[in-house]
Amino acid sequence: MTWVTGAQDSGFGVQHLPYGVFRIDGGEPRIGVRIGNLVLDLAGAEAADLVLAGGALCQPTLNAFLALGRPQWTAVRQRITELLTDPAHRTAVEPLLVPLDEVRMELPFEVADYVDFYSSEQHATNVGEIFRPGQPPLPPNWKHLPIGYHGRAGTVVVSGTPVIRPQGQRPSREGPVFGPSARLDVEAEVGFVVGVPSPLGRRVAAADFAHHVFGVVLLNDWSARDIQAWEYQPLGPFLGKSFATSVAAWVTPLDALRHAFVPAPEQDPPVADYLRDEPHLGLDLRLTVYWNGEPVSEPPFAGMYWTPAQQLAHLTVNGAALRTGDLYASGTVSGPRRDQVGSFLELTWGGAEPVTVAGAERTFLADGDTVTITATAPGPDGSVIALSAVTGTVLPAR
Ligand SMILES: O=C(O)/C=C/C(=O)CC(=O)CC(=O)O
Ligand SMILES: [Ca+2]
Ligand SMILES: [Mg+2]
Repeated sequence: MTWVTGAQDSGFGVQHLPYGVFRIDGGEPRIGVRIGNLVLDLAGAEAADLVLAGGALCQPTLNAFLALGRPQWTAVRQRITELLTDPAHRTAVEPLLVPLDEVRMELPFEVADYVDFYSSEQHATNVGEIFRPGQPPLPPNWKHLPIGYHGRAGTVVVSGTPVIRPQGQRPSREGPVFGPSARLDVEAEVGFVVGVPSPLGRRVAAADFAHHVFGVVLLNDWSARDIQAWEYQPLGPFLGKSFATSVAAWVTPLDALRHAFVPAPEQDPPVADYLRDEPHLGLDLRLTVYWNGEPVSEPPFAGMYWTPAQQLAHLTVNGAALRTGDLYASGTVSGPRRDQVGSFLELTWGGAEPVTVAGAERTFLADGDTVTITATAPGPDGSVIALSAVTGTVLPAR
């Protein structure tokens, strides 16, 4: 139990303790940990020797801390827990707590490489039916490997950053036309943040997932469906997705999600040896997608066909190195029901079946629309962890 008033049942109690980077009044970026609606200034705490991380907490991003590895991640987390639960530390720690509404959040880590997977069977099936009618919805490789593509690390932005409607080529009956995307969409996903790197030429086993991966962020892979549909064959997503990818400001450590691991769906046909993970576990994260404040969908992450450990093993099976700050996303999270899909492409079935949002009939995103993705996860002793939300508002094309 923390001595911080109001924190315990907020989803941001001591069971959670996500890390982020904040600024006060345009000052230097500082690493902090969230407790309730407060930020514990970890740069201040390390400077005061209240927590020891070899200076890694006095950096402008989380990268140096991410590189330390699991024993240090766990030690720092234990120390922060002690500081926030033992009343003996209250006098020293209280001056380092800053109200959330007095800070501006920054991108928490410098993104090295960014990969996006395609691991929800329901999503892949839906998109296959919408984009490629008359063909088998799942490609023949889908159940043999977690399909993915390399995205654009430099356009990953922190939650709250406005998203400018992209321009590009889109198809029409008279041939391609250039202009603002008319089918701007979202993809509700979960991102995995790599801390410990791996050398070039050596693959990472699925069993080493928790050695390399520090934690998770909610992620929105904004997608211009018209640009995507015209450009993607045969090399995959390119400009239809590279204009912006939003991530939550607070990274939830895997250590906070120990109670959220659940058996993942059984895989048939059996997977290649390097993709076998035992135990085969997914995460029981329950997402909610809000469109202009209205909940429109509740995607269940536990149903993802490929697990994050399998994705990591696949990502490196060719000897590709991992770098601190690598980010890989799950792929759009969609469940079997229409009110469980992670994109508006699916929610409105390619725009053919509009939905009513705040009294208006809608298909894709209009300028001024805001989309927010939240999630909860089971914590210890019946507690609930609230993953930090990822939100963004669409601005008109420039
Ligand atoms: O089926 C397709 O052609 C493309 C699907 C996607 O939009 C790719 C993607 O971002 C993967 C995902 O989020 O699941
Ligand atoms: Ca995606
Ligand atoms: Mg994107």
